[in-house]
Amino acid sequence: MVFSNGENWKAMRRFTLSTLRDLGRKLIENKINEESDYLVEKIKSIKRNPFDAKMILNASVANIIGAILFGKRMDYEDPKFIRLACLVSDYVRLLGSPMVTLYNLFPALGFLPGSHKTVMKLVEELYSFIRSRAAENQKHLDENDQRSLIEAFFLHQKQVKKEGNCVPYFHEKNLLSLVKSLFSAGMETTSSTLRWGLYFMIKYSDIQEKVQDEISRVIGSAQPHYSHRTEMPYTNAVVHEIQRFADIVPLSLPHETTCDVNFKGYFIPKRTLIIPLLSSVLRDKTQFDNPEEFSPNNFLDAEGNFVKKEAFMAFSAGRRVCAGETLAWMELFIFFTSLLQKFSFRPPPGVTHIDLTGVTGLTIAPEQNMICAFPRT
Ligand code: HEM
Repeated sequence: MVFSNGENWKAMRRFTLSTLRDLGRKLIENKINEESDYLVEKIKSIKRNPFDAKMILNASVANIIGAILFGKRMDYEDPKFIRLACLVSDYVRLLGSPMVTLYNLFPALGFLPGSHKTVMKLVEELYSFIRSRAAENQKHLDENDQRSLIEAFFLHQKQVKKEGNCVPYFHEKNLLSLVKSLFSAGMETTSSTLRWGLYFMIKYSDIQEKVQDEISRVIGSAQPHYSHRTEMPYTNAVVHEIQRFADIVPLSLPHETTCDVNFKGYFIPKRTLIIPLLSSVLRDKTQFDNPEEFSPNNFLDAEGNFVKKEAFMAFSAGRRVCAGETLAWMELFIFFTSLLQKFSFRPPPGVTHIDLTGVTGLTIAPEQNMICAFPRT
């Protein structure tokens, strides 16, 4: 869906949004809660030793989108799952590489060596994983108990055929491409944002403490729920600020005008490539008091109430706005509050500096840092 357009894009987007709606917010929230328990246990088992949060967070987030797509979570230690998370992460990183960009602009250069060839190999491996999962889902297809997006796809296919119509968009090629798009768009973005969040909390330990105070006051030791955010203006502001400041998709995705456009005195012909600069709004000094600083006050008024900002466009805007925005918000809020409820995050002993350099791919992920998690009593 991510790189398609026209009627094919419409059919796949409509299907995705309605399937996510049918699975239900409550069920998805339960999966996130269940996964955050696994995540907490995994971090506890590291026993205050330094660790790299990348693989662990990738696995937790991959398990949410994986459960939605395939119907079940996978074990963190399962070698197939570890390979899947690594290959999606490499795929998203390489999609933003100069050679892949060059190849997309000039496909005739495809014969040259470079990362575009690696991307194609990764896609083939991902497709073969999806094919084997789809075959399992097809074996257990039950009209009355639809447990995953893949099953919903097959049931839709069956229904349309039964009605005697042809199925122009619900074929294997689209299934593979849709599942690949959702898995990669759904894993790397949310996992990198959470990692940025932990690093910012380590760097700004006073902000970490304020979030923990609010968690203790509002949630105590109970299970965090997405609905808690309305009573937690400070934490809500911090989660927004993490996204604004990390700015993980600064160029959004490329768009194209479908007709001639006159915009603010400029003529833009039909079929012009448009690259929306989300950074330009996320760092706009007319919209945020401290755009160049990490400051939750960018989303708080003088009384400490949460303030929604129109310029907050981390998920882009318009008809192609992120299709996973609601899911991402639930994941970010629940994982973040669950982690800070149970742990205080600090740099390893003797380390004073946390590297906040971004690594450029299709998204901006943080540089890898070792961190320590101390259980809160
Ligand atoms: C912090 C997390 C996330 C951020 C910051 C983010 C951001 C974005 C952005 C900027 C776009 C481009 C929109 C455009 O073209 O104008 C996008 C598209 C998309 N995102 Fe997300 N995303 C996140 C999480 C997710 C998740 C969890 C999913 C999983 C379902 C997802 C699925 C998609 C899809 C399918 C598209 C393409 C939509 C279309 O072209 O119609 N995203 N996202």
